[in-house]
Parts: sequence; C-alpha cells; structure tokens
Amino acid sequence: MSESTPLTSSRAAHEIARVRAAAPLVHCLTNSVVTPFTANVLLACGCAPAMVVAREEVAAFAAVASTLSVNVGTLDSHQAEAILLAVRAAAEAGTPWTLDPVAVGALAYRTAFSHELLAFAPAAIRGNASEIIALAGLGHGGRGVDSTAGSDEAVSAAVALARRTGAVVAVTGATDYITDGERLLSVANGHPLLQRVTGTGCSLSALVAASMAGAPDRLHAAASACAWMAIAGEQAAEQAAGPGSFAVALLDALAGLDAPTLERRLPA
Ligand SMILES: Nc1ncnc2c1ncn2[C@@H]1O[C@H](COP(=O)(O)OP(=O)(O)O)[C@@H](O)[C@H]1O
Ligand SMILES: Cc1ncsc1CCOP(=O)(O)O
Ligand SMILES: [Mg+2]
Repeated sequence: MSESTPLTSSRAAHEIARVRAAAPLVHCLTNSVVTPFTANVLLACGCAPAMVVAREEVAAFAAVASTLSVNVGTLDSHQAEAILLAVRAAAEAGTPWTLDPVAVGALAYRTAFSHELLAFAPAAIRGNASEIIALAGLGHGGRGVDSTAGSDEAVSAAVALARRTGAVVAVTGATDYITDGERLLSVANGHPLLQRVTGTGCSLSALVAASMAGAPDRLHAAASACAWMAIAGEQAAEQAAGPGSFAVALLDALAGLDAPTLERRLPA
C-alpha cells in the first residue's frame, strides 16, 4: 500500500466536534519536559487531562479514565513500573491507550520497554519517522528525540507496525500519514515552527489518545487529531514572531479551530 487518501475537511470537522463534545478524561503518563504543555494542549482542545503518576493509583485511574496516553520520553525504572501497571489495567478495563515511542531506536532501554508494551494492544501509536521505523524493527532510530528520516520514508514501516499490533499508527513530519494497516490517510499541513517548540509531537500523541475515547473510526479519529495540530500550527505561525509567541498562539488556535478554517485548509 503506497497510495494515501487525503483526510477531508468534513471528516475532520466531525471528529473534532466529537472530541470537544465528549470532553474525554485523559490519563497521561508522559515525560517531565512536556507535562504542563501537554495538559494545556488538551485543555485548549476541550479535554480533561490528569497526570496521575503514582504506582499506588495508576491502575485504578487507568480503569476509569476515558483514555490513557503513554510517553517514554524521560522513562526511568519507577515510571516503567507505573506504565506497566497502567496499561495492564487499561487493557483489562477496555480503556484505549496510546503510545508515543520517544527516541525509540536511539536508546536501548526505552526500545526494549516499548516493544514489551506492544503486547498490551495499544489503540494508537504516534511517533516521528525514525521512531516508527525503529519500533517496526526496520531501523536504528533518530538523533535523540528528533527524526533523521522523512515521514514519506516511514509509510511502509507504519503499515507493517499497524498490521502487527492492531493499532492505528500515525507517523508525523512535513506530511502526516495515518494507517490501520489496510487504509492510509494523509494530512499535508503543518509549519516548521512546530519543530522549534518542545512537546508539539508529545502533546499531539496525547490528543490522538483523547481522540481514541469512544471513537467509532479510530483511523479518522487519529488523522483528525493530526490535522487539528497541523492546521493550528499554520494559523499560529501567521501570528508569531518566533517560537515563544508561536507556542502561545498555538494554544489559542487549537481552541478556536473551526469548520470554515478546516474547509479552507483541507480538501473537501
Ligand atoms: N517539516 C515540517 N513541516 C510542517 N509541519 C511539521 C514538519 N515536521 C513536523 N511537523 C508537524 O509537527 C508536529 C510534531 O511532529 P514531529 O515533529 O514529527 O514529532 P516529534 O516532535 O515527536 O518529533 C506535527 O503536527 C507535524 O505535522
Ligand atoms: C526534549 C525531550 N527530551 C526527552 S523527552 C523530550 C520532549 C520531546 O518532545 P517532542 O517529541 O514533542 O518534540
Ligand atoms: Mg516525539
């Protein structure tokens, strides 16, 4: 499968309205760099983030949350225990969970751990090209948390990973590709400033996790989360003087993204 179908404005508008109406409770086990930014992105999108991290309570919370977002960006052995408890409880309770495999391939500990997590059937996986290629077992990762490959180069890895795990896989970059192993959607939006602020990828993964809650179509749900971030990035860049004001404008654009804007920036 190499031909992708562009996400349409009407499907994106439907999915974004669905997430806002549901206001999902998002249990986040994320990295220490992006925690407040991720909570703010989710709040801007109308979701309810909760960063519940103690090993003593992650299982109970994962079982009642609408969805769980797992990110290995600053993984240590304490957090690994908490993540395992949470994904086990999520799997048992039927809470969908999403993996962001930050810097997988570049570092051995998080790579082995992320492979272990795949046994717990994630609903979605979102990463940059190097991370998706490495998690698919087809490469050795990027430069720290950054990709050294283009998203076009990771499409076959994303499809293979989706088929192997049953997850929807989103590989982001200049164009985002989203696949369930059978269908392949693309979102050709975004702005280079998204790479000059830390946490845009991580918070997008949390938004993908939010979109998994009660989703009738996980492929379109994940693709619409990608479009939400990418188009808000385009709008924010029009207001921003640089990365600092871009980060602030991005939150405003995520909160304000409306159907007419989607119609202008996505195919019909
Ligand atoms: N070259 C680019 N041009 C436009 N948007 C981009 C570019 N690279 C990444 N993005 C966007 O930046 C966001 C974060 O993606 P990415 O940088 O791939 O993740 P990560 O931060 O995990 O490496 C996504 O919305 C993606 O579409
Ligand atoms: C800089 C950094 N170091 C460990 S996690 C992290 C954040 C990565 O964020 P993103 O993948 O969204 O760029
Ligand atoms: Mg990342």
